[in-house]
Amino acid sequence: MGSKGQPVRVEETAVQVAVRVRPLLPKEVLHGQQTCVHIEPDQQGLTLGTNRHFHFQDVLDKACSQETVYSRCVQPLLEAFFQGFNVTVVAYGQTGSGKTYTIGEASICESAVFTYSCSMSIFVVASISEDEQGIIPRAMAEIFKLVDENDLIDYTIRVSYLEVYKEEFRDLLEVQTSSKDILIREDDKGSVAFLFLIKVIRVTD
Ligand SMILES: Nc1ncnc2c1ncn2[C@@H]1O[C@H](COP(=O)(O)OP(=O)(O)OP(=O)(O)O)[C@@H](O)[C@H]1O
Repeated sequence: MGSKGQPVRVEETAVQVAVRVRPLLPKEVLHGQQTCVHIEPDQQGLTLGTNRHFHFQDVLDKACSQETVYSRCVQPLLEAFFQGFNVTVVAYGQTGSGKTYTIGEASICESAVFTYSCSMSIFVVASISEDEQGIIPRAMAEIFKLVDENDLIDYTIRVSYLEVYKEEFRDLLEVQTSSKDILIREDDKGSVAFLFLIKVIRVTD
């Protein structure tokens, strides 16, 4: 609520929170577990149990596809991103709640696995079906598409992919890098910088 008790309009808030409710997993159904959240018809309210009500900018139910999550929660941010604003998407939740599924990949789709043979070697490249792709592959594809469509501006794209797990770092673009070789420093502007984190750079011409 605003300072005078007025509701704050979504576009006025710097931080927006959306909740995604995942479906029960087969093993949960097998164990007779049941959904304990109820989503209000306006898709902004959620009731936990019978009497604990919460309000968010968006609530996505178990039937929402990866595409819907992306188009409702992330795609609108790309416009601001291309205007030079910083944009951050954070997935937060208890273990098994669906962060990895939502933000990154989803299950590996066997029909999308293909093989490429070259001389004596066979490389197997596993991919995920487009429908199942999470936020990162969708956002990356759209960013590169928008860059390609704009001939008037030169863009430089830098990408780093860092996992922090139990206080250990892993550079997911260069997994051989030891955790102790990845250093966190604060630069002279007060920004956090990771040293020795691989960046893939693409400059358009
Ligand atoms: N929306 C969804 N639809 C179908 N399955 C889902 C959905 N969200 C998550 N799952 C499944 O639920 C399981 C747990 O999800 P996931 O691994 O993404 O959780 P997590 O929050 O990343 O957990 P952790 O913090 O332990 O890494 C996985 O089997 C995943 O495929």
